[in-house]
Amino acid sequence: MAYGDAQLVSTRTFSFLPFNKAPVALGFRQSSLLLVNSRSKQTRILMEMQGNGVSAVKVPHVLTVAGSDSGAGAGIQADLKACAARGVYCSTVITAVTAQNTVGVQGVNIVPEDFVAEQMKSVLSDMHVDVVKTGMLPSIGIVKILHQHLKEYPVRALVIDPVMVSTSGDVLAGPSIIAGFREELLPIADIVTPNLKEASALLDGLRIKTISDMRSAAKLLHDMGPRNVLVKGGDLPDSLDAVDIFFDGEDMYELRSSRIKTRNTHGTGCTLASCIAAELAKGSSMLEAVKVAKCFVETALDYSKDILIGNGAQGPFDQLMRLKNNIYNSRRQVRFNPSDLFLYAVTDSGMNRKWGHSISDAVKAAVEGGATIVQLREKDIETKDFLEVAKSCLQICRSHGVPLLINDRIDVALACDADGVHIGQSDMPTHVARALLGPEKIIGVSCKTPDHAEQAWIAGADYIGCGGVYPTNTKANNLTIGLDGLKTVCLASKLPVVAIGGINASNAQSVMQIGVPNLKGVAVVSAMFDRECVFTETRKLHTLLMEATQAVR
Ligand SMILES: Nc1ncnc2c1ncn2[C@@H]1O[C@H](COP(=O)(O)OP(=O)(O)OP(=O)(O)O)[C@@H](O)[C@H]1O
Ligand SMILES: Cc1ncc(CO)c(N)n1
Ligand SMILES: [Mg+2]
Repeated sequence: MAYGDAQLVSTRTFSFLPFNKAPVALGFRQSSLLLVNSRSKQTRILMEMQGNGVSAVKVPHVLTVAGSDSGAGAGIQADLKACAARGVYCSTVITAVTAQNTVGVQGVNIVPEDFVAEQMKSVLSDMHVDVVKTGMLPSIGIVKILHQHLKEYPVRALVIDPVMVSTSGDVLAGPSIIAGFREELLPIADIVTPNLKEASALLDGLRIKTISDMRSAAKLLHDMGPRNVLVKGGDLPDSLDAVDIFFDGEDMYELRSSRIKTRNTHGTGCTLASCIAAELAKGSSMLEAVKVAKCFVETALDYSKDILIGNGAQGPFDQLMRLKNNIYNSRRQVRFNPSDLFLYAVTDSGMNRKWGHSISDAVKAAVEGGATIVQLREKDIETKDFLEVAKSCLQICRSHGVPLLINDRIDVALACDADGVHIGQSDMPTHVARALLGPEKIIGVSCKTPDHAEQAWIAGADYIGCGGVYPTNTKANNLTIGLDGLKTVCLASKLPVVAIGGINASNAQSVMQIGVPNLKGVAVVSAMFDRECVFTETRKLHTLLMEATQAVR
């Protein structure tokens, strides 16, 4: 059978093909009637989609057959998060519901076998599953049901994580399950991923204490039929590295990563197996999938090493690596509010250096003094340092509910999850910036003419910065457009406008008093940052703007 051929696989000829030899489209079912039905339904759906101008995208799909962990660190919950993190769809057959937390397992409720079967049928008869991954299989009956369904609905690969005992020491599947693994599942598995205790249980209590023991165990497990074996060494005593042994029947690999010092390792095994399944579903070879999965676990553990969830000995970790963003996300805006343009602070590292201010101290003073939005404009700073500065400014701004924009550097804005960017006419084109940043980020564009303003609006900007209104020394050879130029652009612009260029305490009021409704505020560089006390100057500007706008109203 050639790789990529769509074939009808009959129950008679059914066997688990080696992963790298399996046809891509094994989703066709064994009865020709079913084949025709599912083909014609698919064809109808495809035609409908095409009629709507949409082309179909096939997504890689892992089915996990596992138990629920109420604490959501391991089991089904870990599998869903791991697959989501790896960009793979994950459907779920729940075999047991556990009452579980960071202390241990308080209770287990096994799902009735016929209902496990019903879930399997629901998924496999309808959806194209690439890879099945198993976790907690609490009864021999459930193992048998799984085996039958895999016969009826072949998939490209089977990943068996032989979950028996949680790291907390709680039993998740009794000893009778060992026969199920040996007789039903290992012979058809593409990979089996026991931890030390599970490997020992599958091998009649073999002592596994060293890397050399792990190698012997991998060989013996391979003799039981799986194509590949990964003996996980998370629980290896006295090991500075996290060492796993991978054996494909020919070569033995010692996979090492640094051991992350953390209590948050609950669910590493489930995550690893799901990630292997996800990579296989995307088309990786087995060795590649295992390496990627191990590296993913290490990265996620490192990211999560200091998060605190629960009071027990073993906490969950963050497979999606997003939870700590909340530090920045607190009070972040969902959508752009034009009134935030009122007093717009634009940083300048030269000025901060001159006055001995760090960028973040200057930003803090500006925000506390009344700046309503901040733009980091750092032209002479290393990218790595810029990112660090942006992160600390973001924390300051978020704690005051003030948006933070990055000048020009879309990459930096994305890396620190800033609120948006401000771009000039010769920076990244606005529509490209929008595509990169998505619909929610704020994009401002510098404009001098009504035509620029029109283009910015078409390309998806949120506001325009218009100037230079007055001559300035922060931009060389900058054309000054004056209050008349500003008014012309404001009248033509469909977007809110912030005026910029040489604006200070002596002229800010006259700018605001040109009396055009979409002029929402002024942007200031020198009058805020080329000063000894940024807080006092910002406060002064804020008061002046308040007076001017009240006078206009
Ligand atoms: N502290 C750590 N630092 C880095 N990698 C780790 C750490 N602990 C475990 N791992 C890795 O995580 C993966 C899972 O291994 P482990 O032996 O913990 O599985 P497990 O006991 O089945 O997990 P679970 O906690 O879900 O029961 C392995 O690749 C292992 O090397
Ligand atoms: C439900 C469930 N599956 C697997 C494990 C193994 O980590 C666990 N603790 N809980
Ligand atoms: Mg473990």
